[in-house]
Amino acid sequence: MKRILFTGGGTAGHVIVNTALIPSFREKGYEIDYIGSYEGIEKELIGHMDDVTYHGISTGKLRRYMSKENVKDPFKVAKGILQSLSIIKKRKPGVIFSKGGFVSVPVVIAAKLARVPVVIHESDFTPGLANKLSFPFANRILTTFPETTEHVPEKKAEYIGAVIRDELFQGEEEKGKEMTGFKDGKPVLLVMGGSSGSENINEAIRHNLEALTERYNIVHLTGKGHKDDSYSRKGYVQFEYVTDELKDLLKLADLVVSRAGANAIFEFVALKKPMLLIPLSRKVSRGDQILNAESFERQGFAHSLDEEQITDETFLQAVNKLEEDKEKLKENMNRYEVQKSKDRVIELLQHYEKRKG
Ligand SMILES: CC(=O)N[C@H]1[C@@H](OP(=O)(O)OP(=O)(O)OC[C@H]2O[C@@H](n3ccc(=O)[nH]c3=O)[C@H](O)[C@@H]2O)O[C@H](CO)[C@@H](O)[C@@H]1O
Repeated sequence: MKRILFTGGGTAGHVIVNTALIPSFREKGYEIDYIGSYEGIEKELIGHMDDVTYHGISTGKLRRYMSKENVKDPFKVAKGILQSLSIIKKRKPGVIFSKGGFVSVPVVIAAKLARVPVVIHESDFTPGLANKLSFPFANRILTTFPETTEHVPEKKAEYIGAVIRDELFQGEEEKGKEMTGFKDGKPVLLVMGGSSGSENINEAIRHNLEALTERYNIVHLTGKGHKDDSYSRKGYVQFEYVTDELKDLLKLADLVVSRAGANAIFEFVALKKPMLLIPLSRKVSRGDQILNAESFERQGFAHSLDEEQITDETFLQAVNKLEEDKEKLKENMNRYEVQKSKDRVIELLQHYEKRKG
């Protein structure tokens, strides 16, 4: 029996690529294991899959700031390594695929100790901390952006592009209409603040709801715990987080306002959705979304708006400018080819699996 183990978590960005690959390995008859945290979003997105054995492990958090918790973390990570080692020895995967996030670090270290080959995929422009810590233990490191290979050990690096779920291309507009009740033909604006929602984007939308709903119908993905029914009105529909329904909502959408998380923006470009990107600022992140947004703007796929520049006026102007320029942006996006990235990952995983032992 062929066996593969996936890991990755913390935010959906570190899980979604795994959900894009799992169906292919399922079809090929693999036994599939997943190592994630006890309670993270990965448990929610993967834990219910009947044919994937989910294993929760203890995880630390890679904080960049001082906290009392930092002292406990090495012990949690050490426990996570021992737990992962025991799972790997018991389940005997032929190869491991890691999508990053702090939960993946102990898994990748345990894989090295157990001599199981590891392939990592990095979605962002510059590698995240968890992946950077994992690089020495990996056999191959795949990147979404060509420029990222410069930040990765040369012999292990390969640019393959974004891995996108096939199902996203199968959306039905009618189902989107049924879910939202939007039937008056106004352009539909889909708002996504990353997988966890964005308070600043939520605020910008809600503060300008009256002006926006005059021109647009709005589907707002608010993030868990951020739906607020007091804003309910005609032309404004909120969901906290959608899974299978996302494809239909995207099919319905004419325009997108979004954070600039790496997975989301490549989905939008693959589906040719004109987008206004509001990247997460350097104050609360390493600034990677700013690089993502700049890269997309340079290629003519997106407009972007600096979070610190948001006022009611600049926000409304930016949304209306997006609507004005939508045909041009779509034309530019036609140049983008959805690469055969998924096939390449599968090919590589099978290659490393064969080299085992
Ligand atoms: C705050 C934070 O740390 N953000 C990072 C995180 O973003 P985040 O976890 O938000 O990840 P992305 O924006 O890359 O992807 C979000 C994914 O969630 C999906 N989705 C979203 C909402 C919803 O209701 N349903 C749904 O399925 C999107 O389709 C997409 O596939 O990981 C990304 C990839 O490493 C990074 O680029 C981001 O900087």
